[in-house]
Amino acid sequence: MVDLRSLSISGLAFNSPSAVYNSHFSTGYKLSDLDLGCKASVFSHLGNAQTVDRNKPRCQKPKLISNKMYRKLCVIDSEFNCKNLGFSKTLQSRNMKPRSLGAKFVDTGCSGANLRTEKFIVKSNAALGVDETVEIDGTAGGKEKSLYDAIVIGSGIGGLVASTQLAVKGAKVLVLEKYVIPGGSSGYYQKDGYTFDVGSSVMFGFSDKGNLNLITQALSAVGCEMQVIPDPTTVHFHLPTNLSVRIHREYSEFIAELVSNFPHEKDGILKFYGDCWKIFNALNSLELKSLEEPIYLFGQFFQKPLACLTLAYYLPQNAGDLARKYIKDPRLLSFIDAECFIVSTVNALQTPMINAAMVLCDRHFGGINYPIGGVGGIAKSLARGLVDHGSSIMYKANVTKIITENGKAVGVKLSDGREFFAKTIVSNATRWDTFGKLLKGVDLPKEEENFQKLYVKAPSFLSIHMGVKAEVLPPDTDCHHFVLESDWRRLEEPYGSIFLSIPTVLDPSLAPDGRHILHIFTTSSMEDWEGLSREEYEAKKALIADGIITRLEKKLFPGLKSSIDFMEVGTPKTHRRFLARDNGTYGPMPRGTPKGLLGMPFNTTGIDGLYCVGDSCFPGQGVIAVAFSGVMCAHRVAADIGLEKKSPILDAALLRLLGWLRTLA
Ligand SMILES: NC(=O)c1ccc[n+]([C@@H]2O[C@H](COP(=O)([O-])OP(=O)(O)OC[C@H]3O[C@@H](n4cnc5c(N)ncnc54)[C@H](O)[C@@H]3O)[C@@H](O)[C@H]2O)c1
Ligand SMILES: CC(C)=CCC/C(C)=C/C=C/C(C)=C/C=C/C(C)=C/C=C/C=C(C)/C=C/C=C(C)/C=C/C=C(\C)CCC=C(C)C
Repeated sequence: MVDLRSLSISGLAFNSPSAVYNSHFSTGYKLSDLDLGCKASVFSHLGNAQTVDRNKPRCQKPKLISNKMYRKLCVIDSEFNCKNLGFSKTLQSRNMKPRSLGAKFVDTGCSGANLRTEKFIVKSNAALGVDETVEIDGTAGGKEKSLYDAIVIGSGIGGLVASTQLAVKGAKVLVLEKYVIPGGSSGYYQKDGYTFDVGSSVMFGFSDKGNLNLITQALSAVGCEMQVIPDPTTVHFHLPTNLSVRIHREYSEFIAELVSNFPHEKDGILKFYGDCWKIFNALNSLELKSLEEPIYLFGQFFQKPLACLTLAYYLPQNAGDLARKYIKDPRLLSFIDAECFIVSTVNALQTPMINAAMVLCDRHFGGINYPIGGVGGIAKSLARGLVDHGSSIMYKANVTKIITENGKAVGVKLSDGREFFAKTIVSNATRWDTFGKLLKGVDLPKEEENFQKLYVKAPSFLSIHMGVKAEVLPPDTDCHHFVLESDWRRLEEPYGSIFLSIPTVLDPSLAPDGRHILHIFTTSSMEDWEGLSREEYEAKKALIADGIITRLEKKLFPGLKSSIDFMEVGTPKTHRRFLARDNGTYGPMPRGTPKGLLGMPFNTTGIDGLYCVGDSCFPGQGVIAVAFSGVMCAHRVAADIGLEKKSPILDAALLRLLGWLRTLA
């Protein structure tokens, strides 16, 4: 085994997602897992895919399947052998798996103007179905003036939504992804028969109702729909003084449970969550597009003045202040802190009210729904949809530089030297990575300085991906848990609170027979992991993981340790490396008390032609939040390249106004 941690990660490429996470999580890097040659792979492409049967259904109609119905389907699948919790593995996909990813592509060439491709090898290599990889045997190099309408750096959900929305509007887009599959934090990896979600398994915005189901809408824009399983309980909170609250899908059930714990605060509870609904209903009544595009924004104010004024009123407010207006009980206020913490990594006083309202209501309105086959399927479907709409995505394509000419972003350079050019560049890397690493020799624009004054990098995570014997879970175990046993003050401390997802409670196909997945995570900072020898690093991982598992064993699952079948531990270093996020950060968090969302930058930047998308843009962290930033970004870019209506005079006025508003934050 060679320790490669000292090597620069720039240009590293991996053979499969299973090799990847695994290689870092458990034993350090294996030489065999790395492809230092750094060829690019293209998930292709451009409408000349001869073997694709376009009539073949790729995805199922989105369907909310009840657990009861799901079990029934399990039974009628002969490969099912329901045990333990009534579920079993594989679900060999006949009934349930999204069928969107099966067709093979053979490209005869690549019409992406700047790719010189001598030879394509069709390669079927990925277990979950990103199996249409076409490798470029690339002597492609050199500098060619292309002409993509947009190059998108990174295929996180933010980047994928921006690129697919642009493709649907008729733009030719090239997505460049450093890793071997799409999705970033919303990707997956597979090991020993388990399919793990890299990040959260709680999907907001993924229902079939209203205007805020942005994930569903993003998929359907490119002709994709996924089957989902409704989660009856968004989160089960296990809090100090044995406060146990389950967030039932049914709003009235949740309120009843909360009121039963705090009967003296019934009125305050109804008022606080009532304000959340006012905001949610206002949001839900709008067509969501770029708030930086004046024709749309003024149009919405004209059509829905009340909704827009409601949102404008709450925009600079934080959830904690509103909670304190209605609620006095410190324990209940701490509960609201925990409610906010799980979506913003900060307490309620620092959580923008609009964001809190969005998640505190969507879980009851559309409900939380889990995509069958795992969260990774969302990104794969979007990537497929992108390709189906004539654009391209290239993996193992590590952008190391954004090229500027006369102060305008015009292209990008990869770690292997190749350069690609486009009318616009969209970065799905964090703003810290974009301005700190990719824009070389360019002064930090004033707007970015302001952003960095207002927002710091949130800590990263320590994550434990585990496979356990199913018997260790009591019957009716919920899918998601949040555990803070004894001291509210530890809520925001590193390793203080524990997040736990057990997606196999909803979708048993993610684990082998008789097994469940436990994905445990807790905040952890990079500083904790630096300067360690390899042995020290491994020992520290084992020690901290053991402490966390012991806590879960005591609080929730006696016998947990002896039931472990598989375990890998990831640290902030893992997140930095595989998600390409500075310090492995979870996203931005306010340095002090923010003025709600007022200080959050949108998608345009101080560099002409350069846009940002993802969680360091309005409205911040969260898969649905970055999906919204993708929708906004695509709209603004489309207007700037002439695919949507635009008024240069109004643009200048609005952008100045928004810039000024941000200075008030
Ligand atoms: N960080 C986590 O652990 C985590 C976990 C679960 C969910 N999430 C959610 O996902 C959100 C993030 O989504 P997002 O869309 O902003 O981004 P993301 O971080 O998920 O994805 C960014 C993608 O860009 C790629 N990339 C970055 N720099 C690159 C470069 N120089 N060249 C090529 N590719 C590059 C990365 O490999 C990654 O695939 C978070 O806010 C969070 O809510 C995060
Ligand atoms: C233009 C101006 C200045 C004013 C005009 C007024 C106006 C029209 C304003 C409009 C505002 C709009 C449209 C705002 C829209 C905001 C949206 C859509 C916000 C969405 C926010 C979504 C968030 C914050 C989602 C967060 C989800 C997260 C982070 C989920 C994480 C989950 C976990 C980590 C899982 C927890 C897991 C366990 C196991 C417990």
